[in-house]
Amino acid sequence: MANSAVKSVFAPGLFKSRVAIVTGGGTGIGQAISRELAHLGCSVVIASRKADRLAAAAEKLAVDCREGARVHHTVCNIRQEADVQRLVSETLDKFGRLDFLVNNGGGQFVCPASDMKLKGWNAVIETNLTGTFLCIREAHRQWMKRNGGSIVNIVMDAYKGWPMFAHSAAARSAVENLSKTLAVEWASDRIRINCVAPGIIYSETAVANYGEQGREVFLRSKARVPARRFGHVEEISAAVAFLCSPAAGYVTGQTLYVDGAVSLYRTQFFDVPEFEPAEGWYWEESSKAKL
Ligand SMILES: CCCCC/C=C/C(=O)SCCNC(=O)CCNC(=O)[C@H](O)C(C)(C)COP(=O)(O)OP(=O)(O)OC[C@H]1O[C@@H](n2cnc3c(N)ncnc32)[C@H](O)[C@@H]1OP(=O)(O)O
Ligand SMILES: NC(=O)C1=CN([C@@H]2O[C@H](COP(=O)(O)OP(=O)(O)OC[C@H]3O[C@@H](n4cnc5c(N)ncnc54)[C@H](OP(=O)(O)O)[C@@H]3O)[C@@H](O)[C@H]2O)C=CC1
Repeated sequence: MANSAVKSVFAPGLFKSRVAIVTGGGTGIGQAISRELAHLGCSVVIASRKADRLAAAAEKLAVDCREGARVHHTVCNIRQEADVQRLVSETLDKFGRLDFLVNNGGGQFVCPASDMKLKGWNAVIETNLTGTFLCIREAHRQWMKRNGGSIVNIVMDAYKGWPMFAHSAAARSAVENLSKTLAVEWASDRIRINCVAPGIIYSETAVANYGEQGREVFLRSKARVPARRFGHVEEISAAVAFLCSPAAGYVTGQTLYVDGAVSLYRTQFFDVPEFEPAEGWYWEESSKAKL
């Protein structure tokens, strides 16, 4: 077996005999999560729409497997209920259990809200909210209700909204709220559910998703990050490994921001254009702002 490049800070064998599903596990952040989990002994099922990318990633991932861990890849569009049902049943047939579900598959396109077509809105809501819900529900129905588990949802920093990403910001906030609900509703099933909100994380596929604007938009956003750099995919996978680990055994219903403090700083990647402000409400001319 060739040498794995993974350098996890977590103890070797931490996830020995454990099994994870990572949606979108063939690229970017999802691939890093899959590799770190496999390196820690976890058997991993990666699932997304594009078979070729998945197969290539699974081959690379096999090198990272440790202590009996195995890797499996399967095509799954998380927007399709039947696909998701099969993803979970196939995982159980193959590996006999399901300890971790990482809902990482997702994304969006840049678009002003008023230009957005219903089809585009629905595509993003169905991917990021409904797809995540279907994966969570199916993991619960088929395994976690009786056996417990840890669920991690990759969201984005949508607390203050995100102009040009109205669809995705709405969907991600809904996922955070869903996670809080289920942390309570399923606590007695011994299920923990948390979110990780990445800041601006560099990967080739993430940049490519925005076409010709991608490089420029990413570069422009760097100036708004207090840490003055992009995050690395490994910095997200480490957060996910922590949330799956026993060290996070009392952490549930939370969102962990891994973002170089961007969520505390210039959180809007959008400048309000110049315009003639409204008069506002006042009783007397003397109360009108003079400055
Ligand atoms: C900018 C700084 C960002 C920093 C933070 C980074 C955040 C990240 O999340 S990076 C990760 C990026 N990766 C992805 O987004 C990957 C997944 N994305 C997708 O698969 C698509 O973007 C998707 C969510 C729209 C789903 O794709 P799909 O189901 O294949 O949908 P279609 O391509 O067929 O499009 C359906 C519909 O959506 C509208 N639409 C799509 N692209 C655009 C666009 N660029 N502008 C405006 N509208 C768009 C459109 O209505 C499409 O239908 P048609 O009208 O029939 O084309
Ligand atoms: N990079 C960043 O700065 C940030 C990323 N995020 C989020 O992190 C996650 C990973 O993004 P990142 O790795 O950067 O970008 P990628 O574009 O590399 O990852 C997106 C992944 O989602 C999969 N995916 C998309 N739609 C579906 C679907 N319907 N069914 C199954 N899988 C799907 C894609 O695979 P396929 O095309 O094969 O289906 C792909 O593997 C995404 O949810 C993203 O929005 C959040 C904040 C910031």
